[in-house]
Amino acid sequence: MKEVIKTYKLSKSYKNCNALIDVNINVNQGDIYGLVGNNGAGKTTLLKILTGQSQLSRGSFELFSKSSEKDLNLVRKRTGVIIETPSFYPKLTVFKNMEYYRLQRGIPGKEKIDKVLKEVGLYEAKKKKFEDLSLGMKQRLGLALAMMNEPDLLILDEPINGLDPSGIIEIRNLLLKLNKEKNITILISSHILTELSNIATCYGFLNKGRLVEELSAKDLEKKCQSFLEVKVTNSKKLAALLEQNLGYKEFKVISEDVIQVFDINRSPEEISELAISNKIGLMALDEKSIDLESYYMSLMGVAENA
Ligand SMILES: Nc1ncnc2c1ncn2[C@@H]1O[C@H](COP(=O)(O)OP(=O)(O)OP(=O)(O)O)[C@@H](O)[C@H]1O
Repeated sequence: MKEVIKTYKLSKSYKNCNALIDVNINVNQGDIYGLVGNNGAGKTTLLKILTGQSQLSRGSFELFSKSSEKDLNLVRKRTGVIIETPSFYPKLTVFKNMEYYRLQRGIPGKEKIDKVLKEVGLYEAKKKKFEDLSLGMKQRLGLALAMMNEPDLLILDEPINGLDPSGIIEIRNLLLKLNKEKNITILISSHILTELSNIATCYGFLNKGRLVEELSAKDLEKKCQSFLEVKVTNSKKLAALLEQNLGYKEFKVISEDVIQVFDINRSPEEISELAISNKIGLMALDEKSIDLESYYMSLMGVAENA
């Protein structure tokens, strides 16, 4: 798998705060990587360093396996960025705004504008003034701008922020399309995990400048699924029996008296019979689950107390 972004103990200190502390993230080709963290967690700082808008204090990073300043400048040409909302001219049309930026950035080929407006679904609105667009359309115009240099990587800082539910769906679908059809790798930040949960293929959780967890969407889903929590007098003995007698594979011994069972085919009756017939005292058996937001809160809470 090709690595697109890799950071090594990336750190950034300002006068009065450490915005990033030893951050190691790994983004591979084709990923939609959700960078999630509360306000002030360090998301924008990280994205600004990757895009060359800010300098790191310690550590290093690679973009498309390149790390020298000269190479980074070259590979950044393959990157589309939205960090602060680009300032468009309210009285100019969608097309004219795009043309202004195309010329300013020295991108050849006027026909690129129509192409990219079609890709983000704004072609029909190309004669509309910017001030008459919905917020979702304005965000899509920002994306069109980021797409103008036909990037392999998009770096987007909170592009969903402030959108209404239908605007969120529009942007999500668009990002999914760009990722699937054009194989564009996407690094996208948000302070709301559930906003990314329908599109991200992997996540990095930032809290107070530290990466507290990096995991795939599949692993996050597993962590958030429902499970049976069994309280018994001897959890290790029950664990061995679950495996040998019932063929369960997905369980976790939490402590001397607690096991969590994740197997899809788990049966509370089967487990209680197994415990009783093997003289293991059964104290409790509860179906539990954790949703995405609770998982996120627990992750942030754990990190806060660390
Ligand atoms: N130019 C700066 N000078 C001093 N401190 C800064 C500067 N930029 C950011 N910070 C601090 O660095 C920390 C991380 O900020 P950053 O903007 O990266 O967080 P964020 O996760 O993007 O938050 P938000 O979601 O609010 O944008 C914060 O404590 C912030 O106050």
